[in-house]
Amino acid sequence: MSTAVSRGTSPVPPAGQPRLTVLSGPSGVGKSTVVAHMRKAHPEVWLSVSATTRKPRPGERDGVHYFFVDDEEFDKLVANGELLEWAEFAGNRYGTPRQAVLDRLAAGEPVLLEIDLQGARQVRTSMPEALLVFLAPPSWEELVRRLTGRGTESPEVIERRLAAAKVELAAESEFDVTLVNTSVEDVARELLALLR
Ligand SMILES: Nc1ncnc2c1ncn2[C@@H]1O[C@H](COP(=O)(O)OP(=O)(O)OP(=O)(O)O)[C@@H](O)[C@H]1O
Ligand SMILES: Nc1nc2c(ncn2[C@@H]2O[C@H](COP(=O)(O)O)[C@@H](O)[C@H]2O)c(=O)[nH]1
Repeated sequence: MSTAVSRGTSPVPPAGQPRLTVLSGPSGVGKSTVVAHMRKAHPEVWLSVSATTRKPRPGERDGVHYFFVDDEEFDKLVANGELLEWAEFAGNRYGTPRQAVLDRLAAGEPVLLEIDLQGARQVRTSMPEALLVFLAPPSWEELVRRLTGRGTESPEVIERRLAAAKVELAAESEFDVTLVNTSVEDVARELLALLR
């Protein structure tokens, strides 16, 4: 059964231009899990690798999960206009390298960004043809369970992320489509259909 809710007419890229899709949603809702599941079956789907000042979690690799940079390097990326969008989230900075995205789109390939609400709003302004997809949890309790159960953040950081989650959940109506992450398989299939 479909979990998708569409709002109005979704933006359409100019003729011949591939689609830029933004996936957002509260921390712990399952964005990375859904995208990883989709890319396992469809490795051709290109996901932008963000730069971040956050420290790597166990198993995260530089250049694969993120480009891990220090504050000074991030400042330079911002000053040189190398980021398509960037935001501070729960005490760290995150940004999308601009050139790689533009190169992919110029090559006629769809682009997927997995970014927070602030970044999604910036993309909406700079690239209004982008499709904004919101990944929602089945319930608040389940979101807390997932974020806590992941076991990657301290209780203090979890509190910060949950505070941000309240703001993000309140902004759901700004997105073109909502997918409720009850089933990773269902959402991955629906997201793939939206990308194409
Ligand atoms: N549909 C689902 N049912 C149950 N658990 C799920 C589901 N989707 C994801 N999870 C679990 O929820 C936890 C958080 O998922 P994930 O790390 O993908 O979230 P995220 O939205 O990418 O978070 P962040 O924004 O903090 O990076 C993980 O432990 C993952 O296994
Ligand atoms: N605005 C941006 N947000 C980003 C980017 N890359 C990731 N994110 C979002 O940050 C939070 C936290 O991520 P985590 O890996 O520390 O759990 C999450 O909502 C990501 O989607 C980015 O380039 N720009």
